[in-house]
Amino acid sequence: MSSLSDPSDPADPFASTLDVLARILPPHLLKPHVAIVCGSGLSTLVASMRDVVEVPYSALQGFGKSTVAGHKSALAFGLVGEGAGVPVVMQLGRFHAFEGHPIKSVVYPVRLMAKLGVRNLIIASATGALNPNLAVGTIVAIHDHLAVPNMTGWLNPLFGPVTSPDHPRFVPLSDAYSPGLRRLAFRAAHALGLPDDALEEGTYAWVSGPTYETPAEGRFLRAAGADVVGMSTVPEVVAAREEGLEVLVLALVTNAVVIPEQYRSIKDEVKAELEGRKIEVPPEPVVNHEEVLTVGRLKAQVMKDLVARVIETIPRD
Ligand SMILES: O=P(O)(O)O[C@H]1O[C@H](CO)[C@@H](O)[C@H]1O
Ligand SMILES: Nc1nc2[nH]cnc2c(=O)[nH]1
Repeated sequence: MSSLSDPSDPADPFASTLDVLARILPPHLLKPHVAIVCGSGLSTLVASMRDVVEVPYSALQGFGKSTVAGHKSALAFGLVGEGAGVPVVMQLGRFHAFEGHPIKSVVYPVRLMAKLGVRNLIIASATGALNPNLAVGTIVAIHDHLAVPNMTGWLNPLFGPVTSPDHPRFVPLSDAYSPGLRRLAFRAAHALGLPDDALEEGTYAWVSGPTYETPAEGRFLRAAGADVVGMSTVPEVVAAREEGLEVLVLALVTNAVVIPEQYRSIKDEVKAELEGRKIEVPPEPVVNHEEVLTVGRLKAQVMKDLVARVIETIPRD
């Protein structure tokens, strides 16, 4: 089987997928109230649920395979919290456009969650910090985004014909990040006794990846007002807003994007060498995905606690 998802096959993949889920899931898990998309290294969030039923993507039409390390190819359904609990669905592995998934497939799980009746979406993502005040390990409640590929007009998941009368042609994004859910996140951080700088606010820059930023790109994104950068999240947010969902993005800072004040000058180094002097140049750190996953593992508990607390406090009508 190809690892690429193709929601255009068959004609209505939603109907087929909903049918499969209705056959597999017990009734109390079939109508989740909240959905979570788990980013790189963050599928451990599944441990915040009980009564868990995992459904592999291979059983679901329209789902491909998550090919990035730290992502699992399964949906998990379960309950969060005491008593009857809140029914939740988690996407344990997300799809990124850089894996070769068409952008419509990247957002297909979010649309499916909306069809299941979900009204609130929490997205947990791994990001690099552009803002020097954001230390590794900080969680950032995203309040805005900057879709860099969109500036050249590609990769918007809403390109194409309007496919549902419920979908507006033009989707506003000035209110994409729910103030109500962000408020719950900050209240949850307080209730959990987290230090003040454990949860901050900021703007997410979406780049296509899979390359990490060059110093010039990092400087450009920072100058444009972004605090963190990642290769996901924004397509899912855009589709979720089209579906009318309330969205909370918790971006974990897994590394700092290296933006040197000054470039190392090889010209000066050679000159110095020729003059018998030596210029000491400390090595610049280089980000790698292993480091991203490690920080995800280290912060698993606090992410779990925060997400669970938010879920428990979302009002239910
Ligand atoms: O956005 P998530 O999936 O959390 O992962 C982030 O981490 C990976 C790079 O290390 C990229 O996929 C980037 O988007
Ligand atoms: N683009 C991008 N994505 C990330 N995901 C985790 N860290 C990074 C980063 O530094 N850059």
